[in-house]
Amino acid sequence: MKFVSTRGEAPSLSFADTVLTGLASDGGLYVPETLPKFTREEIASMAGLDYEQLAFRIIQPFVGGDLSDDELREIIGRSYKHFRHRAIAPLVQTDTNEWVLELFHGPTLAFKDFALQLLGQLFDHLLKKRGERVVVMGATSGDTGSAAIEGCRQCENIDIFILHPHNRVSEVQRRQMTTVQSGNVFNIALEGNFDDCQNMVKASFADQSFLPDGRRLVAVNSINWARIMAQIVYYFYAALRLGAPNQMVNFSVPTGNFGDIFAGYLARQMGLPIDQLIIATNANDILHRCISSNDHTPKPLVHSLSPSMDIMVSSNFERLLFDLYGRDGAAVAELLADRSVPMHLSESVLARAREVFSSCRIDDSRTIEVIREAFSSSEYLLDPHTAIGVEAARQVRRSDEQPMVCLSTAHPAKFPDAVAQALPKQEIPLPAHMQDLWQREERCKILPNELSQVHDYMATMLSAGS
Ligand SMILES: Cc1ncc(COP(=O)(O)O)c(C=O)c1O
Ligand SMILES: N[C@@H](CCOP(=O)(O)O)C(=O)O
Repeated sequence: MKFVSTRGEAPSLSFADTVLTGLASDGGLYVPETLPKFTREEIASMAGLDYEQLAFRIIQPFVGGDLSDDELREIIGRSYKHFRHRAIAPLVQTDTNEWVLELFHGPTLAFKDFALQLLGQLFDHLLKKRGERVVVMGATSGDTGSAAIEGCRQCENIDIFILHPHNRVSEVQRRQMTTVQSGNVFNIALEGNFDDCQNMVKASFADQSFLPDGRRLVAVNSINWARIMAQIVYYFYAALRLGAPNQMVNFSVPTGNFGDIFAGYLARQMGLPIDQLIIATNANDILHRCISSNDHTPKPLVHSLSPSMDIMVSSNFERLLFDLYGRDGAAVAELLADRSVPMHLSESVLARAREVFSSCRIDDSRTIEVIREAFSSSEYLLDPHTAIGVEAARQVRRSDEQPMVCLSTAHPAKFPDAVAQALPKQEIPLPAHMQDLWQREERCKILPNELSQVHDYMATMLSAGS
């Protein structure tokens, strides 16, 4: 299996090299040259597999010869060992033909654990084999950061730097990152928003000369292909439990960087019968505007009650565009050449996107009402991101007969202040392994939104440690 850039110019890479990189050298994102496809019979034969067995079946075709089957099985086994639910991704029915897929039973309580615990294991394995030490650099609006730190903190061959927007993540999210005391973990609170953090990470990949000792950067954000690959698995897992391949299944996905829902799109391209994928956004609604009215005008970021989705530049939309423009890298490069000019999709591309994707914007006040309503009707506690997905599904689902799965992307305990606005009297205890979170000591560097200052800090920390 080879991986190619969405901008068509960078050299193609093997699976291992794709995992151990970030942006392609032409500024694009890596995608498989050809997508593996499963027949109806092959999908039917996956029914009854447990999560790890299914993950092996879905991931193995991407890996090529870079890992043996035994190595891949071990890596998958280690990745999901610390999930707190035996099903790994349990489905909970919340209404007639409506389910919530709980993706928050991993160590850091968000769906990011599904890909980042696996990515940490892949890094560890591949870097030990190569005898190489790398620098992991990532941007987070709150959840990627802690999952990446958890996945990498024990990797001997990694130093990890995570940038989060200062005062723009929940206190639980911040403490999950800043209280990890491992010597290879560095947290930077950037005086900016998530897009500033993500821009800084992308600029750092483009010019890595600031790194000492010939070190190089590797990505943990969903620009890393392995992130998307791992997330395809739970679409298959949920759909199989609801009757696929004999039953069409639909998904509503709280969306920010477009990685999670793009994994659903790929599951569909690989043969899973999905009719509708709903892009559920908060007030940072650029993707909703794009799908509903071809309006891709960037607007200033709003600080919402679902902070992990406070994103205006959605990295993975580029991977969708590459597909919709017939895998024409030059067309994608032209479309994205000047991000300050609003992008305008051709009518035929938009029509093809709308065959699969619907979209919906839910604001903070409705998010609060949805959390309150769900709790009073069934005592089910939604986090604010999941509430957006549930409400979007109710507003724009095309079929009441087909099952609708709403991805529950985070545990409500990560956002106690937002949940308290809906349910002031409700206690939301942290899981046992996080009970002492408020007593742990924090370590974090606050830096201005200036690339050179971030680079100086990283170079100093790396030189001190080598
Ligand atoms: C809790 C939560 N929900 C939803 C999202 C959106 O996912 P994506 O960025 O893959 O669109 C994120 C972060 O990205 C998140 O942390
Ligand atoms: N919501 C994310 C933002 C980063 O997205 P990623 O999927 O590209 O890592 C977060 O919680 O950090």
